[in-house]
This record gives sequence, structure tokens and C-alpha cells, in this order.
Amino acid sequence: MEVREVTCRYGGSGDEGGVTAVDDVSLSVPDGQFLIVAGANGSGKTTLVRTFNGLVDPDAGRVAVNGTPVETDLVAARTAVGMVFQDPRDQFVAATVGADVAFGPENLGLSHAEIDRRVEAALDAVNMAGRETDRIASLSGGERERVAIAGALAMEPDHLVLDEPFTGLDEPARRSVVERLRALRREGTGVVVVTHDLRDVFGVADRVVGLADGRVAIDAPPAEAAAALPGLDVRVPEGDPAEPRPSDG
Ligand SMILES: Nc1ncnc2c1ncn2[C@@H]1O[C@H](COP(=O)(O)OP(=O)(O)OP(=O)(O)O)[C@@H](O)[C@H]1O
Repeated sequence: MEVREVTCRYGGSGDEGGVTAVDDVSLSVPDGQFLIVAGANGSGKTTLVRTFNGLVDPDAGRVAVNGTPVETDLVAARTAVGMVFQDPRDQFVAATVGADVAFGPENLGLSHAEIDRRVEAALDAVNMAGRETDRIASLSGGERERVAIAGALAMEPDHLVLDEPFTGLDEPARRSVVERLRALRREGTGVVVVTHDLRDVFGVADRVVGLADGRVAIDAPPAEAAAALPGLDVRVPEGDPAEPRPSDG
């Protein structure tokens, strides 16, 4: 994914009382890289990642996925870039877990056998194996988050973008999701995680992009970024980030 000099505004220009959420950002996300987008509330993280598949249309600049500008082929961008939203309620389309996770693969026109394989693998990856017939309305917040992640995994996208994916997850679920993200990266899928809290993904990431007021304040490997990140008001792990945290038991 390539982001070139992208600016996104809400509500007109600054003079008109509008907000510049993303301000002249350039960023390359090579295939298979694991990137963290960090930064304080309102620094532009969500707006920036939503340009990756055309959910937000930049006011200036260009975004390309696999060499194709997003605005010229939205379907290609949305197939290549899977997105898990901050509030999973925004993305459910079916009443049951299995039907919801199957929805995307069905739209790709895959065979029943392939759809079943993907649904099973995706639910397994988020510790929800065998829960196909559960009603989404009956799930806890953490379970809903995991179903939303499974829905994106089942699309087997080239890049997976997750906006604050750990909110509301208990420790086993967080570990399961992080393990799956690690595996995806090993398999060559690009992973972008938007987060305030770097603890879970710090040891996995190749790179941390820190935003401040819509601009890239730092773009560096995790160890280097950690030194600069306190100024960005994000929580970073103490000690060796690759080591388990004390709370891991
Ligand atoms: N739909 C919208 N309409 C108007 N302003 C918006 C809208 N979405 C975001 N903004 C503003 O744009 C700026 C960047 O918001 P954005 O949600 O991209 O930041 P963020 O870093 O993801 O924040 P958070 O961590 O709180 O989710 C903020 O000032 C926010 O208030």
C-alpha cells in the first residue's frame, strides 16, 4: 500500500472551522509488513487507515494498493485490504456467526467447500470454533470483536487493517488474535494495527508509525519508536517487548 501526500479534512478548510484529520501524510506499507499506527486520541489514525480501501476519500494526495489507485478500482482495493472496524457493530450483516463470516467469501463467488473451509479456519483462529449457529445478538462484546476479525480473515486479504482490535478482549482472546496476526505476517499478509496500547503487538511489529495532529511524528522500528512515543501519549511495554508480561502468568 502506498500513501502519497494525503490530506483529509472534515467540514471544510480550517478557516471555515473544519478539521484537518490527516495532514500531508506519505507512507509505504510493503507486502507482508506488520505496521502499528499509534498516536493520541484524535491524531488521525482511523481516518488515515480508512483511506487504504476508499472508505475515506482524501481531499489531496493518492493512495494505491498493489499498484492500483484506490479511487480507480474500489472493488480491487476492498478485496485486497480487509478492514476490522473500531466498533464491530458497524460491520455485521447477518444474524448468526457462521452466516456473517461466510458473507464476504460468498460474495467472492467461491465454492461451498471453500467457503466452509474459510469460515472454519477463521473462527478457529479467533477461538470461536464451532460457534457458527450462535446468534450475534447473544454474544459478548469481546466475542463480537472476534467474529468481526474472523469475517475479515475469511476474505484472506493481501493486507489486514485492524482498528483498536484489542478493546474488550480478555487475555486468552488477545493472545489468540496476536498469534493469528503473527502467523498471517509469516504467511506474507500485510498487517496494520491501529492502537493506543502497543503491549500486545510491540514484539511482532516491523515498524511503528506515530501520528500527532494528523502528521507522521515518527516512522521507525519499534525499539527506536519507543524512545519517541511517550510524547505521543501511548502506552508502551516495559522491558523487553518480546518477553511475556508479568500478567501473562
Ligand atoms: N466524521 C467526522 N466528522 C468530523 N470530524 C471528524 C470525523 N471523524 C474524525 N473527525 C475528527 O478528525 C480528527 C481525527 O480523528 P480520527 O478518528 O481519525 O483520529 P484517531 O486518532 O483515530 O482517534 P481515536 O483514537 O479517538 O479513534 C479528530 O479531530 C476528529 O474529531
